[in-house]
Amino acid sequence: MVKICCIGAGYVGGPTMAVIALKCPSIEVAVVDISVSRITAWNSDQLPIYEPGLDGVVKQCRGKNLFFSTDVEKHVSEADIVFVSVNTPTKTRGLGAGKAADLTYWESAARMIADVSKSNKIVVEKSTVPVKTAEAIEKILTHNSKGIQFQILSNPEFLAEGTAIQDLFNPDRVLIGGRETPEGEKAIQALKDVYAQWVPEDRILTTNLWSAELSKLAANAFLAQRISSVNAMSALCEATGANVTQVSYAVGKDSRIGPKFLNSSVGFGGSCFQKDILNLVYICECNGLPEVAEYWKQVIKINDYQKNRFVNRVVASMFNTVSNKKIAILGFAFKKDTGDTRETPAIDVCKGLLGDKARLSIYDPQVTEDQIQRDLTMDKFTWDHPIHLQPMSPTTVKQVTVVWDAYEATKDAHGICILTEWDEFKALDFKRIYDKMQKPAFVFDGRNVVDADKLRDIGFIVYSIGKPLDPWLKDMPAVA
Ligand SMILES: NC(=O)C1=CN([C@@H]2O[C@H](COP(=O)(O)OP(=O)(O)OC[C@H]3O[C@@H](n4cnc5c(N)ncnc54)[C@H](O)[C@@H]3O)[C@@H](O)[C@H]2O)C=CC1
Ligand SMILES: O=C(O)[C@H]1O[C@H](OP(=O)(O)OP(=O)(O)OC[C@H]2O[C@@H](n3ccc(=O)[nH]c3=O)[C@H](O)[C@@H]2O)[C@H](O)[C@@H](O)[C@@H]1O
Repeated sequence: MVKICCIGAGYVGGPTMAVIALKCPSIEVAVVDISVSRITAWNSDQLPIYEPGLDGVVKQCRGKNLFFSTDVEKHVSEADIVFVSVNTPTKTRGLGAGKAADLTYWESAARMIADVSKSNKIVVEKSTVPVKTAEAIEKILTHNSKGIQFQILSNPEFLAEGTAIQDLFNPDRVLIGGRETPEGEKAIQALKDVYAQWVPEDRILTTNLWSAELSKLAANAFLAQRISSVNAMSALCEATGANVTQVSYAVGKDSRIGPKFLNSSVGFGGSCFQKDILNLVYICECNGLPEVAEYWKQVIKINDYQKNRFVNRVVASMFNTVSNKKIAILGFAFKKDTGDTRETPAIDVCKGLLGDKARLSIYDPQVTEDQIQRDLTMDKFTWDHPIHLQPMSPTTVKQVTVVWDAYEATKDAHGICILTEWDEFKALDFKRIYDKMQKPAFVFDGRNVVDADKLRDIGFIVYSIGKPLDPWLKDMPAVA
Protein backbone atom coordinates (compact mmCIF):
# COMPACT_ATOMS: atom_id res chain seq x y z
CA MET A 1 0.00 0.00 0.00
CA VAL A 2 1.35 3.43 -1.00
CA LYS A 3 1.71 5.70 2.01
CA ILE A 4 1.34 9.46 1.80
CA CYS A 5 2.18 11.86 4.58
CA CYS A 6 1.33 15.56 4.45
CA ILE A 7 3.15 17.99 6.75
CA GLY A 8 0.78 20.86 7.60
CA ALA A 9 -2.88 20.26 8.45
CA GLY A 10 -4.14 23.67 7.34
CA TYR A 11 -6.54 25.02 4.73
CA VAL A 12 -4.61 23.23 1.99
CA GLY A 13 -3.18 20.13 3.68
CA GLY A 14 -6.46 19.09 5.35
CA PRO A 15 -8.92 19.28 2.42
CA THR A 16 -6.40 18.15 -0.21
CA MET A 17 -5.42 15.03 1.68
CA ALA A 18 -9.02 14.25 2.63
CA VAL A 19 -9.93 14.24 -1.06
CA ILE A 20 -6.91 12.10 -2.00
CA ALA A 21 -7.96 9.61 0.70
CA LEU A 22 -11.54 9.59 -0.57
CA LYS A 23 -10.60 9.11 -4.20
CA CYS A 24 -7.76 6.64 -3.59
CA PRO A 25 -8.99 4.01 -1.10
CA SER A 26 -5.82 1.97 -1.66
CA ILE A 27 -3.57 4.77 -0.41
CA GLU A 28 -3.01 5.44 3.29
CA VAL A 29 -2.90 9.16 4.01
CA ALA A 30 -1.56 10.71 7.22
CA VAL A 31 -1.84 14.46 7.81
CA VAL A 32 0.55 15.67 10.47
CA ASP A 33 1.05 18.99 12.22
CA ILE A 34 2.96 20.46 15.13
CA SER A 35 -0.20 22.18 16.32
CA VAL A 36 -1.86 19.87 18.85
CA SER A 37 -5.10 21.89 18.86
CA ARG A 38 -5.43 21.68 15.08
CA ILE A 39 -4.93 17.92 15.04
CA THR A 40 -7.33 17.46 17.94
CA ALA A 41 -9.92 19.42 15.99
CA TRP A 42 -9.34 17.36 12.83
CA ASN A 43 -10.04 14.27 14.91
CA SER A 44 -13.24 15.74 16.37
CA ASP A 45 -16.69 16.64 15.06
CA GLN A 46 -15.72 20.32 14.96
CA LEU A 47 -13.13 20.52 12.17
CA PRO A 48 -10.63 23.39 12.48
CA ILE A 49 -11.72 25.00 9.22
CA TYR A 50 -15.13 25.73 7.76
CA GLU A 51 -15.39 24.51 4.20
CA PRO A 52 -18.62 23.37 2.54
CA GLY A 53 -18.60 19.59 1.94
CA LEU A 54 -15.43 18.95 3.93
CA ASP A 55 -17.17 17.31 6.91
CA GLY A 56 -18.69 14.64 4.71
CA VAL A 57 -15.41 13.77 3.01
CA VAL A 58 -13.52 13.57 6.30
CA LYS A 59 -16.22 11.44 7.92
CA GLN A 60 -16.10 8.92 5.07
CA CYS A 61 -12.35 8.31 5.32
CA ARG A 62 -11.14 9.22 8.81
CA GLY A 63 -9.92 6.17 10.69
CA LYS A 64 -9.98 4.08 7.47
CA ASN A 65 -7.27 5.43 5.20
CA LEU A 66 -7.10 9.02 6.51
CA PHE A 67 -5.36 9.84 9.78
CA PHE A 68 -4.54 13.09 11.55
CA SER A 69 -1.60 13.00 13.93
CA THR A 70 1.00 15.04 15.77
CA ASP A 71 3.50 12.20 15.44
CA VAL A 72 5.18 13.98 12.57
CA GLU A 73 8.40 12.00 12.49
CA LYS A 74 6.81 8.53 12.56
CA HIS A 75 4.49 9.25 9.63
CA VAL A 76 7.17 10.99 7.60
CA SER A 77 9.60 8.13 8.06
CA GLU A 78 6.99 5.57 6.94
CA ALA A 79 5.76 7.50 3.88
CA ASP A 80 6.63 6.96 0.22
CA ILE A 81 5.40 10.42 -0.77
CA VAL A 82 5.71 13.41 1.59
CA PHE A 83 3.70 16.52 0.79
CA VAL A 84 4.84 19.71 2.49
CA SER A 85 2.00 22.16 2.99
CA VAL A 86 3.30 24.42 5.72
CA ASN A 87 2.98 28.19 6.00
CA THR A 88 5.11 30.35 3.72
CA PRO A 89 4.29 33.80 5.12
CA THR A 90 5.83 37.12 4.13
CA LYS A 91 9.06 37.78 6.03
CA THR A 92 8.61 40.31 8.81
CA ARG A 93 12.30 40.86 9.58
CA GLY A 94 15.72 40.91 7.97
CA LEU A 95 16.59 40.66 4.29
CA GLY A 96 13.51 41.07 2.12
CA ALA A 97 11.23 41.93 5.08
CA GLY A 98 7.72 42.85 3.94
CA LYS A 99 8.17 41.11 0.59
CA ALA A 100 10.15 37.87 0.49
CA ALA A 101 8.64 34.54 1.52
CA ASP A 102 9.65 33.29 4.94
CA LEU A 103 10.81 29.73 4.37
CA THR A 104 11.61 28.98 8.03
CA TYR A 105 8.80 26.41 8.35
CA TRP A 106 9.61 24.82 5.02
CA GLU A 107 13.30 24.52 5.81
CA SER A 108 12.68 23.00 9.22
CA ALA A 109 10.28 20.49 7.63
CA ALA A 110 12.92 19.58 5.01
CA ARG A 111 15.62 19.10 7.64
CA MET A 112 13.28 16.90 9.66
CA ILE A 113 12.48 14.79 6.58
CA ALA A 114 16.21 14.27 5.97
CA ASP A 115 16.74 13.41 9.64
CA VAL A 116 14.04 10.79 10.05
CA SER A 117 14.00 9.13 6.61
CA LYS A 118 15.20 5.56 6.33
CA SER A 119 13.90 4.89 2.80
CA ASN A 120 13.78 6.74 -0.55
CA LYS A 121 11.06 9.37 -0.79
CA ILE A 122 9.30 11.71 -3.14
CA VAL A 123 9.02 15.14 -1.49
CA VAL A 124 6.26 17.31 -2.91
CA GLU A 125 6.11 21.08 -2.57
CA LYS A 126 2.44 21.81 -1.96
CA SER A 127 3.00 25.17 -0.28
CA THR A 128 3.34 28.15 -2.58
CA VAL A 129 7.05 28.91 -2.71
CA PRO A 130 9.41 31.26 -4.56
CA VAL A 131 10.65 29.93 -7.88
CA LYS A 132 13.87 27.92 -7.34
CA THR A 133 12.92 26.81 -3.81
CA ALA A 134 13.12 23.19 -4.93
CA GLU A 135 16.83 23.70 -5.55
CA ALA A 136 17.38 24.82 -1.95
CA ILE A 137 15.26 21.98 -0.61
CA GLU A 138 17.14 19.50 -2.75
CA LYS A 139 20.41 20.73 -1.27
CA ILE A 140 19.14 20.43 2.30
CA LEU A 141 17.86 16.92 1.65
CA THR A 142 20.85 15.58 -0.27
CA HIS A 143 23.45 17.07 2.09
CA ASN A 144 21.78 15.35 5.04
CA SER A 145 20.54 12.24 3.30
CA LYS A 146 22.72 9.38 4.60
CA GLY A 147 22.52 7.78 1.16
CA ILE A 148 18.76 8.00 0.79
CA GLN A 149 17.39 9.22 -2.56
CA PHE A 150 14.95 12.12 -2.58
CA GLN A 151 13.07 13.34 -5.61
CA ILE A 152 11.57 16.83 -5.31
CA LEU A 153 8.36 17.66 -7.13
CA SER A 154 6.45 20.91 -7.30
CA ASN A 155 2.70 20.36 -7.16
CA PRO A 156 1.16 23.75 -6.34
CA GLU A 157 -2.43 23.91 -5.17
CA PHE A 158 -5.04 26.03 -6.96
CA LEU A 159 -8.07 25.50 -4.72
CA ALA A 160 -9.98 28.53 -3.49
CA GLU A 161 -11.44 28.67 0.00
CA GLY A 162 -15.19 28.23 0.20
CA THR A 163 -15.12 26.01 -2.89
CA ALA A 164 -12.14 23.83 -1.94
CA ILE A 165 -13.91 20.48 -2.15
CA GLN A 166 -15.51 21.26 -5.49
CA ASP A 167 -12.15 22.56 -6.80
CA LEU A 168 -10.37 19.41 -5.63
CA PHE A 169 -13.00 17.06 -7.06
CA ASN A 170 -12.98 18.79 -10.40
CA PRO A 171 -9.79 20.82 -10.86
CA ASP A 172 -9.17 22.93 -13.99
CA ARG A 173 -5.72 21.39 -13.93
CA VAL A 174 -3.25 19.59 -11.70
CA LEU A 175 0.30 20.80 -12.20
CA ILE A 176 3.31 18.61 -11.48
CA GLY A 177 6.85 19.87 -12.01
CA GLY A 178 9.92 17.71 -11.64
CA ARG A 179 13.49 17.13 -12.72
CA GLU A 180 13.95 16.15 -16.36
CA THR A 181 15.93 13.03 -15.45
CA PRO A 182 14.82 9.37 -15.49
CA GLU A 183 14.42 9.47 -11.68
CA GLY A 184 12.54 12.78 -11.88
CA GLU A 185 10.22 11.43 -14.56
CA LYS A 186 9.54 8.32 -12.50
CA ALA A 187 8.59 10.47 -9.53
CA ILE A 188 6.30 12.63 -11.69
CA GLN A 189 4.61 9.47 -12.94
CA ALA A 190 4.10 8.19 -9.37
CA LEU A 191 2.30 11.40 -8.38
CA LYS A 192 0.40 11.47 -11.66
CA ASP A 193 -0.89 7.97 -10.86
CA VAL A 194 -2.39 9.30 -7.63
CA TYR A 195 -4.31 12.15 -9.29
CA ALA A 196 -5.23 10.04 -12.32
CA GLN A 197 -7.56 8.06 -10.06
CA TRP A 198 -10.10 10.88 -10.46
CA VAL A 199 -8.65 13.67 -12.62
CA PRO A 200 -8.80 13.22 -16.43
CA GLU A 201 -5.28 12.72 -17.85
CA ASP A 202 -5.47 15.78 -20.11
CA ARG A 203 -5.89 17.99 -17.06
CA ILE A 204 -2.71 16.72 -15.41
CA LEU A 205 0.06 18.98 -16.69
CA THR A 206 3.70 18.15 -16.24
CA THR A 207 6.50 20.70 -16.52
CA ASN A 208 9.97 21.32 -15.25
CA LEU A 209 10.30 22.33 -11.58
CA TRP A 210 10.77 26.06 -12.15
CA SER A 211 7.78 26.39 -14.47
CA ALA A 212 5.52 24.71 -11.91
CA GLU A 213 6.75 26.93 -9.09
CA LEU A 214 6.44 30.10 -11.14
CA SER A 215 3.05 29.17 -12.65
CA LYS A 216 1.51 29.22 -9.18
CA LEU A 217 2.78 32.72 -8.43
CA ALA A 218 1.79 33.84 -11.93
CA ALA A 219 -1.74 32.42 -11.64
CA ASN A 220 -2.38 34.24 -8.36
CA ALA A 221 -0.88 37.45 -9.73
CA PHE A 222 -3.12 37.28 -12.84
CA LEU A 223 -6.23 36.62 -10.73
CA ALA A 224 -5.48 39.47 -8.34
CA GLN A 225 -4.68 41.74 -11.26
CA ARG A 226 -8.17 41.18 -12.68
CA ILE A 227 -9.71 42.32 -9.41
CA SER A 228 -7.49 45.38 -9.19
CA SER A 229 -8.34 46.19 -12.81
CA VAL A 230 -12.08 46.07 -12.18
CA ASN A 231 -11.67 47.92 -8.88
CA ALA A 232 -9.69 50.67 -10.62
CA MET A 233 -12.60 50.91 -13.08
CA SER A 234 -15.06 51.11 -10.17
CA ALA A 235 -13.52 54.42 -9.06
CA LEU A 236 -13.88 55.78 -12.58
CA CYS A 237 -17.47 54.51 -12.76
CA GLU A 238 -18.38 56.44 -9.63
CA ALA A 239 -16.77 59.57 -11.06
CA THR A 240 -18.56 59.32 -14.41
CA GLY A 241 -21.95 57.75 -13.67
CA ALA A 242 -21.10 54.44 -15.33
CA ASN A 243 -22.11 51.22 -13.54
CA VAL A 244 -19.26 48.79 -12.85
CA THR A 245 -21.54 45.74 -13.01
CA GLN A 246 -22.64 46.71 -16.50
CA VAL A 247 -19.05 47.47 -17.53
CA SER A 248 -17.78 44.11 -16.17
CA TYR A 249 -20.55 42.27 -17.94
CA ALA A 250 -19.85 43.98 -21.24
CA VAL A 251 -16.10 43.45 -20.93
CA GLY A 252 -16.47 39.82 -19.80
CA LYS A 253 -18.65 38.97 -22.80
CA ASP A 254 -15.49 39.09 -24.90
CA SER A 255 -14.56 35.43 -25.01
CA ARG A 256 -10.86 36.38 -24.84
CA ILE A 257 -11.50 38.02 -21.46
CA GLY A 258 -14.26 35.85 -20.01
CA PRO A 259 -16.86 36.66 -17.34
CA LYS A 260 -15.31 35.20 -14.16
CA PHE A 261 -13.48 37.08 -11.42
CA LEU A 262 -14.67 40.52 -12.49
CA ASN A 263 -16.69 41.47 -9.42
CA SER A 264 -15.74 44.84 -8.06
CA SER A 265 -15.31 44.83 -4.29
CA VAL A 266 -13.91 46.65 -1.31
CA GLY A 267 -10.64 44.87 -2.17
CA PHE A 268 -9.30 41.36 -2.37
CA GLY A 269 -8.19 39.56 0.76
CA GLY A 270 -7.11 36.08 1.71
CA SER A 271 -3.86 34.61 2.79
CA CYS A 272 -2.28 34.39 -0.62
CA PHE A 273 -2.85 37.09 -3.23
CA GLN A 274 -0.91 39.85 -1.49
CA LYS A 275 1.72 37.48 -0.07
CA ASP A 276 2.37 35.83 -3.42
CA ILE A 277 2.53 39.09 -5.37
CA LEU A 278 4.94 40.59 -2.83
CA ASN A 279 7.00 37.47 -3.24
CA LEU A 280 6.88 37.81 -7.03
CA VAL A 281 7.93 41.46 -6.74
CA TYR A 282 10.88 40.46 -4.57
CA ILE A 283 11.98 37.76 -6.98
CA CYS A 284 11.84 40.25 -9.88
CA GLU A 285 13.91 42.76 -7.92
CA CYS A 286 16.46 40.07 -7.03
CA ASN A 287 16.70 39.13 -10.69
CA GLY A 288 17.39 42.74 -11.77
CA LEU A 289 13.91 43.34 -13.20
CA PRO A 290 12.71 46.53 -11.43
CA GLU A 291 10.20 47.44 -14.17
CA VAL A 292 8.50 44.05 -13.88
CA ALA A 293 8.50 44.37 -10.08
CA GLU A 294 6.93 47.83 -10.34
CA TYR A 295 4.23 46.51 -12.68
CA TRP A 296 3.04 43.86 -10.21
CA LYS A 297 3.33 46.21 -7.22
CA GLN A 298 0.56 48.29 -8.75
CA VAL A 299 -1.90 45.42 -8.22
CA ILE A 300 -1.38 45.74 -4.47
CA LYS A 301 -1.34 49.53 -4.54
CA ILE A 302 -4.76 49.61 -6.22
CA ASN A 303 -6.05 47.11 -3.67
CA ASP A 304 -4.88 49.36 -0.81
CA TYR A 305 -6.35 52.36 -2.62
CA GLN A 306 -9.71 50.62 -2.89
CA LYS A 307 -9.86 49.87 0.86
CA ASN A 308 -8.84 53.46 1.73
CA ARG A 309 -11.31 54.86 -0.75
CA PHE A 310 -14.10 52.89 0.91
CA VAL A 311 -13.20 54.19 4.40
CA ASN A 312 -12.94 57.75 3.10
CA ARG A 313 -16.33 57.41 1.42
CA VAL A 314 -17.93 56.27 4.70
CA VAL A 315 -16.42 59.10 6.72
CA ALA A 316 -17.02 61.78 4.08
CA SER A 317 -20.67 60.77 3.66
CA MET A 318 -21.37 60.94 7.37
CA PHE A 319 -20.57 64.64 7.67
CA ASN A 320 -16.82 64.02 7.61
CA THR A 321 -16.71 62.34 11.00
CA VAL A 322 -17.63 59.00 12.46
CA SER A 323 -16.32 59.87 15.90
CA ASN A 324 -18.35 58.01 18.53
CA LYS A 325 -20.90 56.89 15.92
CA LYS A 326 -21.92 53.27 15.91
CA ILE A 327 -21.12 51.58 12.61
CA ALA A 328 -22.33 48.04 11.94
CA ILE A 329 -19.89 45.81 10.10
CA LEU A 330 -21.64 42.96 8.32
CA GLY A 331 -19.13 40.31 7.34
CA PHE A 332 -15.52 40.00 8.45
CA ALA A 333 -14.25 36.91 6.56
CA PHE A 334 -12.30 37.65 3.38
CA LYS A 335 -15.06 36.06 1.27
CA LYS A 336 -18.27 34.15 1.87
CA ASP A 337 -18.40 30.49 2.88
CA THR A 338 -15.21 30.59 4.90
CA GLY A 339 -14.33 31.59 8.44
CA ASP A 340 -10.86 32.63 7.28
CA THR A 341 -9.94 36.24 8.03
CA ARG A 342 -6.36 36.27 6.88
CA GLU A 343 -5.66 39.61 5.14
CA THR A 344 -9.39 40.29 4.90
CA PRO A 345 -10.20 43.82 3.68
CA ALA A 346 -12.42 44.09 6.78
CA ILE A 347 -9.29 44.49 8.91
CA ASP A 348 -8.14 47.58 7.03
CA VAL A 349 -11.62 49.06 6.81
CA CYS A 350 -12.25 48.53 10.54
CA LYS A 351 -8.84 49.94 11.45
CA GLY A 352 -9.53 52.96 9.22
CA LEU A 353 -12.89 53.61 10.89
CA LEU A 354 -11.42 53.07 14.36
CA GLY A 355 -8.75 55.61 13.41
CA ASP A 356 -11.60 58.08 13.01
CA LYS A 357 -12.91 57.02 16.45
CA ALA A 358 -15.97 55.08 15.30
CA ARG A 359 -17.62 52.46 17.53
CA LEU A 360 -17.93 49.18 15.64
CA SER A 361 -20.45 46.39 16.05
CA ILE A 362 -19.33 43.43 13.99
CA TYR A 363 -21.29 40.40 12.83
CA ASP A 364 -19.99 37.51 10.75
CA PRO A 365 -21.70 34.11 10.74
CA GLN A 366 -18.39 32.20 10.83
CA VAL A 367 -15.85 34.38 12.62
CA THR A 368 -15.44 34.38 16.40
CA GLU A 369 -14.96 37.41 18.62
CA ASP A 370 -11.56 36.15 19.67
CA GLN A 371 -10.43 35.98 16.05
CA ILE A 372 -11.71 39.49 15.26
CA GLN A 373 -10.01 41.00 18.30
CA ARG A 374 -6.82 39.15 17.41
CA ASP A 375 -6.95 40.43 13.82
CA LEU A 376 -7.54 44.03 14.83
CA THR A 377 -4.56 44.02 17.19
CA MET A 378 -2.09 41.81 15.35
CA ASP A 379 0.93 43.20 13.50
CA LYS A 380 1.04 42.98 9.72
CA PHE A 381 1.95 39.51 8.41
CA THR A 382 1.90 37.87 11.88
CA TRP A 383 -1.45 36.29 10.98
CA ASP A 384 0.15 33.83 8.61
CA HIS A 385 2.47 32.22 11.10
CA PRO A 386 1.30 28.97 12.71
CA ILE A 387 -1.43 29.76 15.22
CA HIS A 388 0.59 28.57 18.22
CA LEU A 389 3.25 31.19 17.40
CA GLN A 390 0.76 34.05 17.35
CA PRO A 391 0.13 36.25 20.41
CA MET A 392 -1.98 34.27 22.88
CA SER A 393 -3.95 36.98 24.64
CA PRO A 394 -4.17 40.02 22.44
CA THR A 395 -5.35 43.26 23.98
CA THR A 396 -8.96 43.90 23.06
CA VAL A 397 -10.06 46.89 21.07
CA LYS A 398 -12.60 48.58 23.34
CA GLN A 399 -14.57 50.39 20.63
CA VAL A 400 -15.37 47.01 19.03
CA THR A 401 -18.20 44.68 19.98
CA VAL A 402 -18.86 41.40 18.23
CA VAL A 403 -22.42 40.14 18.06
CA TRP A 404 -24.08 37.01 16.66
CA ASP A 405 -26.90 38.64 14.73
CA ALA A 406 -27.12 41.26 11.97
CA TYR A 407 -30.14 42.92 13.64
CA GLU A 408 -28.26 43.34 16.90
CA ALA A 409 -25.24 44.75 15.07
CA THR A 410 -27.30 47.35 13.23
CA LYS A 411 -29.49 48.48 16.16
CA ASP A 412 -28.93 52.21 16.86
CA ALA A 413 -26.20 52.33 14.23
CA HIS A 414 -25.65 55.36 12.02
CA GLY A 415 -24.30 53.30 9.16
CA ILE A 416 -23.82 49.74 7.88
CA CYS A 417 -20.76 48.52 6.01
CA ILE A 418 -21.18 45.24 4.13
CA LEU A 419 -17.72 43.75 3.81
CA THR A 420 -18.39 40.06 2.99
CA GLU A 421 -20.90 38.81 0.44
CA TRP A 422 -22.64 36.27 2.73
CA ASP A 423 -25.91 35.15 1.08
CA GLU A 424 -27.85 35.80 4.28
CA PHE A 425 -27.23 39.55 3.96
CA LYS A 426 -29.36 39.60 0.80
CA ALA A 427 -32.31 38.21 2.75
CA LEU A 428 -32.21 40.64 5.69
CA ASP A 429 -35.35 42.59 6.56
CA PHE A 430 -33.95 46.05 5.83
CA LYS A 431 -37.17 47.85 6.78
CA ARG A 432 -36.87 46.36 10.27
CA ILE A 433 -33.21 47.38 10.35
CA TYR A 434 -33.95 50.92 9.11
CA ASP A 435 -36.57 51.48 11.78
CA LYS A 436 -34.04 50.75 14.54
CA MET A 437 -31.20 52.88 13.15
CA GLN A 438 -30.18 56.52 13.68
CA LYS A 439 -31.21 58.85 10.85
CA PRO A 440 -30.06 59.54 8.25
CA ALA A 441 -29.29 55.83 7.93
CA PHE A 442 -26.47 54.79 5.58
CA VAL A 443 -25.58 51.53 3.86
CA PHE A 444 -22.12 51.18 2.33
CA ASP A 445 -22.14 48.04 0.24
CA GLY A 446 -18.56 46.90 -0.33
CA ARG A 447 -19.68 43.76 -2.18
CA ASN A 448 -22.64 44.92 -4.25
CA VAL A 449 -24.97 42.39 -2.63
CA VAL A 450 -28.01 44.47 -1.69
CA ASP A 451 -30.69 45.91 -3.95
CA ALA A 452 -29.79 49.59 -3.64
CA ASP A 453 -33.05 50.85 -5.17
CA LYS A 454 -35.17 48.90 -2.69
CA LEU A 455 -33.08 50.24 0.19
CA ARG A 456 -33.43 53.80 -1.12
CA ASP A 457 -37.20 53.34 -1.21
CA ILE A 458 -37.06 52.39 2.47
CA GLY A 459 -35.16 55.61 3.20
CA PHE A 460 -31.50 54.55 3.32
CA ILE A 461 -28.71 56.54 1.73
CA VAL A 462 -26.85 53.87 -0.19
CA TYR A 463 -23.33 53.64 -1.53
CA SER A 464 -22.55 50.67 -3.77
CA ILE A 465 -19.02 50.20 -5.06
CA GLY A 466 -18.68 51.39 -8.65
CA LYS A 467 -22.35 52.34 -9.06
CA PRO A 468 -23.85 55.76 -9.90
CA LEU A 469 -23.83 57.84 -6.72
CA ASP A 470 -26.76 58.94 -4.59
CA PRO A 471 -27.33 62.73 -4.87
CA TRP A 472 -26.40 62.87 -1.16
CA LEU A 473 -23.01 61.31 -1.77
CA LYS A 474 -22.31 63.49 -4.80
CA ASP A 475 -22.58 66.60 -2.66
CA MET A 476 -20.15 65.31 -0.07
CA PRO A 477 -16.41 66.11 -0.25
CA ALA A 478 -14.44 64.28 -2.93
CA VAL A 479 -12.72 61.09 -1.79
CA ALA A 480 -9.37 59.65 -2.80
N1 LIG B 1 -5.21 28.82 1.91
C1 LIG B 1 -5.35 28.56 0.63
O1 LIG B 1 -6.44 28.64 0.09
C2 LIG B 1 -4.17 28.18 -0.22
C3 LIG B 1 -2.89 28.16 0.29
N2 LIG B 1 -1.82 27.79 -0.50
C4 LIG B 1 -0.47 27.71 0.05
O2 LIG B 1 -0.38 26.53 0.86
C5 LIG B 1 0.49 26.76 1.98
C6 LIG B 1 -0.25 26.45 3.27
O3 LIG B 1 -1.35 27.33 3.36
P1 LIG B 1 -2.52 27.10 4.40
O4 LIG B 1 -2.92 25.66 4.40
O5 LIG B 1 -3.53 28.13 4.12
O6 LIG B 1 -1.75 27.43 5.78
P2 LIG B 1 -2.21 27.08 7.26
O7 LIG B 1 -1.57 28.09 8.14
O8 LIG B 1 -3.68 26.90 7.31
O9 LIG B 1 -1.55 25.65 7.53
C7 LIG B 1 -0.18 25.41 7.65
C8 LIG B 1 0.04 24.42 8.79
O10 LIG B 1 1.42 24.01 8.77
C9 LIG B 1 1.79 23.73 10.13
N3 LIG B 1 3.25 23.69 10.22
C10 LIG B 1 4.13 24.71 10.07
N4 LIG B 1 5.38 24.26 10.19
C11 LIG B 1 5.30 22.92 10.44
C12 LIG B 1 6.27 21.88 10.65
N5 LIG B 1 7.58 22.15 10.60
N6 LIG B 1 5.82 20.62 10.89
C13 LIG B 1 4.49 20.36 10.92
N7 LIG B 1 3.54 21.28 10.72
C14 LIG B 1 3.93 22.55 10.47
C15 LIG B 1 1.14 24.85 10.91
O11 LIG B 1 1.01 24.53 12.28
C16 LIG B 1 -0.22 24.99 10.19
O12 LIG B 1 -1.24 24.24 10.83
C17 LIG B 1 0.96 28.20 1.85
O13 LIG B 1 2.20 28.19 1.18
C18 LIG B 1 -0.08 28.83 0.97
O14 LIG B 1 0.46 29.90 0.21
C19 LIG B 1 -2.02 27.40 -1.79
C20 LIG B 1 -3.28 27.37 -2.34
C21 LIG B 1 -4.45 27.75 -1.60
O1 LIG C 1 -3.22 30.43 -3.59
C1 LIG C 1 -4.27 30.58 -2.99
O2 LIG C 1 -4.36 30.78 -1.78
C2 LIG C 1 -5.58 30.62 -3.72
O3 LIG C 1 -5.92 32.03 -3.85
C3 LIG C 1 -7.18 32.28 -4.44
O4 LIG C 1 -8.21 31.66 -3.68
P1 LIG C 1 -8.84 32.35 -2.38
O5 LIG C 1 -7.94 33.43 -1.90
O6 LIG C 1 -9.18 31.25 -1.45
O7 LIG C 1 -10.23 32.97 -2.86
P2 LIG C 1 -10.68 33.80 -4.15
O8 LIG C 1 -12.00 33.31 -4.57
O9 LIG C 1 -9.63 33.83 -5.18
O10 LIG C 1 -10.89 35.26 -3.57
C4 LIG C 1 -9.79 36.06 -3.16
C5 LIG C 1 -10.28 37.46 -2.83
O11 LIG C 1 -10.67 38.16 -4.01
C6 LIG C 1 -11.98 38.68 -3.85
N1 LIG C 1 -12.65 38.70 -5.17
C7 LIG C 1 -12.72 37.57 -5.91
C8 LIG C 1 -13.32 37.58 -7.15
C9 LIG C 1 -13.84 38.79 -7.65
O12 LIG C 1 -14.39 38.87 -8.77
N2 LIG C 1 -13.76 39.91 -6.88
C10 LIG C 1 -13.15 39.90 -5.65
O13 LIG C 1 -13.07 40.94 -4.99
C11 LIG C 1 -12.65 37.75 -2.86
O14 LIG C 1 -13.75 38.35 -2.26
C12 LIG C 1 -11.50 37.48 -1.92
O15 LIG C 1 -11.37 38.52 -0.99
C13 LIG C 1 -7.21 31.66 -5.84
O16 LIG C 1 -8.50 31.84 -6.41
C14 LIG C 1 -6.88 30.17 -5.79
O17 LIG C 1 -6.80 29.64 -7.11
C15 LIG C 1 -5.53 29.98 -5.09
O18 LIG C 1 -5.23 28.61 -4.96
